[in-house]
Amino acid sequence: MKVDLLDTLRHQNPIVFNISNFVTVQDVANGLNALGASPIMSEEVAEAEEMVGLSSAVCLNLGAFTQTQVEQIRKVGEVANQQHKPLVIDPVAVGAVAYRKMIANNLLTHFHPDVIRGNAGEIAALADVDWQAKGIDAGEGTGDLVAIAQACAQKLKCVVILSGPTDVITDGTRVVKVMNGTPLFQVHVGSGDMLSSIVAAFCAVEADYFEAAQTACLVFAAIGERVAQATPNLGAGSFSVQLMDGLQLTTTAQINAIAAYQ
Ligand SMILES: Nc1ncnc2c1ncn2[C@@H]1O[C@H](COP(=O)(O)OP(=O)(O)OP(=O)(O)O)[C@@H](O)[C@H]1O
Ligand SMILES: Cc1ncsc1CCO
Ligand SMILES: [Mg+2]
Repeated sequence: MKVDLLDTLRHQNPIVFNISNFVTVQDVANGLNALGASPIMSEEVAEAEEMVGLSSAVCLNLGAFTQTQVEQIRKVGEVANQQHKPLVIDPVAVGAVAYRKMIANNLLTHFHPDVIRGNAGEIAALADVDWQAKGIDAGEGTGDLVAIAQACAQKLKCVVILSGPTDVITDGTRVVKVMNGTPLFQVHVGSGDMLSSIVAAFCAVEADYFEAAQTACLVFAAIGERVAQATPNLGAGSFSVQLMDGLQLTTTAQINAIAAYQ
């Protein structure tokens, strides 16, 4: 695990271009900025080529789109592939809404993502595995999470992160699990969106996207865990504020001290 990539990220301050959703866009921008990357957002298809051109990685969040925005997402994904910029997809709620799954599958015929980051309900849907997703949340299922993540990675030929109490990161063959975290992530809408954009930031500084993805998961989950441990009875509001502080102030040494992965 290359935890030192966090220092590289903070040194390089890579520009990460995000198509976010209107619910969590500020969390995503501030989370990236606090960690040490440089966020930029856009809703205009006409500037797709320039936006991708100035960025070192792209994160496309499928959280809440209009048909016009789907056109923009498709264009940006195509341009990211053409310009060989790392591309991360967050397939929000594709396990709960058939229309979203149809749109996501269609988009994936137009461009190739380097990493897909979703919860169990989302990754199971993309892998065509039976699962009861609940809105934007993972929901319930009985399948083997490692097998589901591997099936999704093999089908879509990319790195897959299946996040949750344990994050599963796989390239279809190799598997790493990150056990750090805190249940407080679940009471803050946007934790997953922040993680996806942070994965893109690590892909900007590490060309091995399997390495970048697992480091991003460890850094984000460990920072959340430290924040939760630092204050007893922490609630949802204070957690989100302290998470921003943690993203800015936590050192690689502090992350290494609690890192739990295999
Ligand atoms: N019960 C838990 N215990 C520890 N960590 C958790 C738990 N649930 C989620 N996490 C962590 O929360 C972060 C976000 O992952 P999650 O799977 O909740 O995303 P998501 O469902 O897409 O969230 P969002 O609702 O924000 O879109 C990850 O770093 C993950 O490790
Ligand atoms: C609540 C919600 N609805 C659409 S996107 C979103 C934020 C989680 O991605
Ligand atoms: Mg999500």
